[in-house]
Order: sequence, then structure tokens, then C-alpha cells
Amino acid sequence: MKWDARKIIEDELNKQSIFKNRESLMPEYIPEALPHRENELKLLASYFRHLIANPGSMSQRVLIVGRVGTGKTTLMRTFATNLTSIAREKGLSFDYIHVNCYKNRSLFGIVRDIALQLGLSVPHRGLSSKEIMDAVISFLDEGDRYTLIVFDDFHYFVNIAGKEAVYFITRAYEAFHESKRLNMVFVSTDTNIIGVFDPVTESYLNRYIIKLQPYTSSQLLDILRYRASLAFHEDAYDEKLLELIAEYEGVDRSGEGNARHALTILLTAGDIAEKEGAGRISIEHVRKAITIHDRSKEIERINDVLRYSSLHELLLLLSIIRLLRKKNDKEVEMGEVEDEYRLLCNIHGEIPRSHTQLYEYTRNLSKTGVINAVTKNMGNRGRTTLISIPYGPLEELEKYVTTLVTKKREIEY
Ligand SMILES: Nc1ncnc2c1ncn2[C@@H]1O[C@H](COP(=O)(O)OP(=O)(O)OP(=O)(O)O)[C@@H](O)[C@H]1O
Repeated sequence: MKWDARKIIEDELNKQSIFKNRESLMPEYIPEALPHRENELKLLASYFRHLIANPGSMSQRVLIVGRVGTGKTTLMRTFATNLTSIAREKGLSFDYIHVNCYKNRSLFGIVRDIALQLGLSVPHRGLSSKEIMDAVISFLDEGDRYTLIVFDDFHYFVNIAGKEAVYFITRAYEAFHESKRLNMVFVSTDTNIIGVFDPVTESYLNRYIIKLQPYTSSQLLDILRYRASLAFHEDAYDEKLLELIAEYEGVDRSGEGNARHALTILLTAGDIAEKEGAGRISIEHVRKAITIHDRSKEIERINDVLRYSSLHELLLLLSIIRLLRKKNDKEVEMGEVEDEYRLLCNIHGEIPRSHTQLYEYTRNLSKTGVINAVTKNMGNRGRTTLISIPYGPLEELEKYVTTLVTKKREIEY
């Protein structure tokens, strides 16, 4: 038969996909409905009632805690975007700002991000956090504006920026809040985070805390039903598949109660069926997806952490992985990691970062649980940092981090 590129492409394009809207199963998709989070949504509305009823009467601060995949980010985005449109319909100038504290881990980074999201222009250097915050408050005052700032993944900021920086943000209502235009929500997976606030803030937040419980299988089943109806054609799946996933992941069935996991498994099962040209998803496709999911659990965990890492932080991590594999050892020394890192930089045509910067990256990777780093006294050889990675397999991790490096380079160049 004649080899016909056009026909191959056309056949593929004309193939009926089982997906109606694959994107609606992606983690960043914001669904219109959040089954089993109605009460939390009501609670948020009651805490922020003043913003609509009597703007400027108070500055509210709320803490949201819950394990990974319990819907914290989606709940906040849903609440804040709806509140914004209600406020604007009432003629209020209202801004919702979502600060990602993994991406912005320093006080300056966070304050600058708030200013930028409000449309202010802020130089990279030259201004202090206090000066930028002053500019933010003046902007709000002059425009008679109100704002809700959501600090997502706040625990990263706490761990890396330290207590004083937390104090600056959480007590900003005293220093800057005379006008009562700032409202804040702190979101965290760390259920003990309340302990990092100063005593006054802690006792305040204790009254305004919303705890999201991990989902049970029957709750996950409702979520899966809803999301599957958005993502797939009706005849591409059936209830049994969803039940299998819900039972695997439900917190009452020894799963983690993580909606992200459940949705990822459904998406993977759909992808496998699509790749096989099966026309519909089978129980076997779901089983395969669960196996893949089990294998990549650790990688998925660090995926959240590494999403916003800089190119050189990733290159350093890649050096650690490569060296651990090459030496087939359980730990490696910082000095040899730096040599490997310089080698990698050379291969990629990158200028290596300084020792101090690398030390900073190591600290961050260790604090976020991607690596273990301990300083050891080596007798007359002085002190050294020993680095290990307690999960794996490293072969898969290397592939994964290499992909991240490639993607990062594509974005940067
Ligand atoms: N009640 C729900 N209904 C529908 N989808 C949900 C629900 N809860 C969570 N999800 C979905 O599960 C995924 C994870 O949710 P989300 O990112 O909000 O969780 P999270 O608690 O913020 O997790 P992380 O701590 O990892 O940021 C998203 O795709 C979200 O749309």
C-alpha cells in the first residue's frame, strides 16, 4: 500500500475521541460546581459578609487547612471569583489576588507580587517590602478599592521566609490596615500551621479556621461523576469505573481522600483507552492507571514542589540524582554534587551559579522534602553536607526531572 502521510494524519484527526473535554480533568481546571464543599463555601461567605454589606468596617483574616487534594485551592478560587463579581455588580472596586507562596517564597517576592497583580509597576530592586506595601495601601485608598488576598501554600513561605516575615504579613492589618481595605486568607496543608503565628493572630485565626476533611469514597464518587460527565462522551465510561476509583482513593477505604489523585487516575485511564483506540474505558484501563499512579506517587508529591523551581535548582537536583545513580550509593557529598552540576551546566551551555546560591537551593530542596541534606563532621576533613533521596526509583525520577529541565529551558529561551 502506498505510504500516505496526509491520510495517516487525516485518519488520526477524524478518529472519534472518547474525550469531550480532556482539559476538564486537569488539576488547574476550575469546575463550576464543588460537590461536598457547600458548607465551606457558606462559611467563607459568612466570614466575608462585611465586604459586601459594610465595606471598610473590618479586615478579615481566615485560615484554611486540609491535606493535599481536599479542594483548598479550588474552593478559594471559586469563592473569590464569585465574590469579586458580586462586589463589582454592587459597584464596589474589588480585587482578588492569589499569591502562590511556593513560587514567591520571600517577603519581598510576595509583596511585589501583590503590587504587580494590582497593576502597579514595581522595580526588581531598590524598594523595601514596607515601601511597596505603602504603595499598595495608597493605591487602594486613592481608588477606594477593597481586596481579598489569598496566600496559597502558605507553609512554604513560613518555612523559608521565617517568623518575622510571617509577622509582617499577618499583622499588616495593624501597620497598614487603618483603612481596612486588606482581607486575607491563608491556605495550608500543614494542620499545625496555626502554631507559627504570633499569639494575637493565633487566637484570632482560631475563630476563623476552616478545616477541609479528606473525601470519603461516596463523596469522591459524586466528584468523579460530575467531572467525568464534563470530560467524556456519555458512552465512553460507566459507573463501575468511577466506583473502583472512588473505593481505591476514599479515606474510609484506606486511601488518602485526595480528589486530585482520583481525577488523575480517571484521566490516565482515559488516556490509555484513547491510545489503545478502545473507544471506551474498561475496568482494566482503570487498573492500569491505578498501578501507574501507585508507582509515581512520590514523583507526584514532588511535582507540586518542583513546578515552580528555577532552572538551576532543577539542574542541581538532576546532578544529585545522576551522581547517586552513577555511584550506586545511598548518599553523596555536596562537593561532588557541585562538580557534577558544573558538568551539567557545561552540557546545557549554562553559567553555573555560585556556591552560596547552590547551598540555598540545597536548603530549599531539603526543607520541601525533595532531598535529605545533613551536615556531618568529617574529622580533619572539616564539615560536609551529605545528600540523599529516600524514594525512587531514581531512573524514573531522572527522566522526570530531565523533562522539567527541558521544559524550563524552552520557557526561558
Ligand atoms: N469538591 C470537589 N468537586 C470537584 N472537584 C474537586 C473537588 N475538590 C477537589 N476537586 C478537584 O481536585 C483537584 C485538586 O483540588 P485542589 O488543587 O483544589 O486541592 P488542594 O487541597 O488545593 O491541593 P494542594 O494542597 O495540592 O494544592 C482539582 O482538580 C480540583 O478541581
